[in-house]
Amino acid sequence: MRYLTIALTKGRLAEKTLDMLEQIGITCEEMRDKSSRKLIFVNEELKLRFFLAKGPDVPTYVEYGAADIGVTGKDIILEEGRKLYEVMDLGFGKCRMCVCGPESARELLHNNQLIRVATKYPNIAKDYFYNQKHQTVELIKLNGSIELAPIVGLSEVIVDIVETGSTLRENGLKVLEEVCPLSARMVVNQVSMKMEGERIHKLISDLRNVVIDK
Ligand SMILES: Nc1ncnc2c1ncn2[C@@H]1O[C@H](COP(=O)(O)OP(=O)(O)OP(=O)(O)O)[C@@H](O)[C@H]1O
Ligand SMILES: O=P(O)(O)OC[C@H]1O[C@H](OP(=O)(O)OP(=O)(O)O)[C@H](O)[C@@H]1O
Repeated sequence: MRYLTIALTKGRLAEKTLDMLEQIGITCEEMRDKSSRKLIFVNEELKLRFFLAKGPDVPTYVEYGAADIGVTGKDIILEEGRKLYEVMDLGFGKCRMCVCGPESARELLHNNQLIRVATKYPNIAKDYFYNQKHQTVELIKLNGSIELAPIVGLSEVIVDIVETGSTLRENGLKVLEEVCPLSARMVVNQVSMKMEGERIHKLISDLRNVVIDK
C-alpha cells in the first residue's frame, strides 16, 4: 500500500484539523510541537504522510499530486482557482468574506463608482465586482493589516475576512456587503480520487461522523 499524503494549513486552521483527524483515529502528535522545524511527518501504521504548508500553497501541492489530500480555507480555494475536487466542508474556521469600509463608502458601492479596493484576495474581489456586481474597480493587492487601507486613504473599501468583527470595530469600519461565507474544506487531487478512491472515501465518511454542523 502506498503512502497517502495530506497537506495541512499552518496557522489558525492547524490545531482544529489535527483535533478532527485525531477524533477518527489519525494521530500525528509531532505536528503539534511548535518548536520543531521538521516539515514532514509519517504515520507508518496508517501509511499516511502529513505536512504543514502556507494556506495558498496547499491547493498547489494538491493540484500537482504532491499531496493527495489537503485541508485549507474556502477563501484560499476560491483565490487560487486550482484544479482539484473540493469534497467536504469541515465546519470549522468559519468566517465571511466581506466588502468593508467606513459608513461613508456605502453610497460609492451603490452608485457603481470607480473606487479603489484593497485586498489580499484580488481574484475573489475581481470576481465579485466584475462578474457579480458589474462594477469597474481598481484593485490594490496587500498582504496583511488590510483594514489600514481605507483609514490612511489607500482605498475606499477593502475585501477581507471578517470573523468576530472586532478588527473592523476597533478601526471604525463596517461590513458594507457580504461576498460569501467561508470555512475549512477538504480538497483532493483528481487522479488520487480515482486511484485511491476507496481509502479517500473511507476517510471522508469517517470525517462526516465527527464534523460539526454537517
Ligand atoms: N479571523 C480570521 N482571519 C483570517 N482567517 C481566518 C479567520 N478565521 C478563520 N480563518 C481561516 O483561516 C485561514 C487563515 O489562517 P492563517 O492563520 O494562515 O492566517 P493568515 O493571516 O491568512 O496567514 P498569514 O499569517 O500567513 O498571512 C484563512 O484562510 C481562513 O480560511
Ligand atoms: O473579525 P475578526 O475576528 O477581527 O478577524 C478578522 C481579521 O483577522 C484577519 O487578519 P489576521 O489576524 O490574519 O492578520 P493580517 O491582517 O496580518 O492578515 C483578517 O484579515 C481580519 O483583519
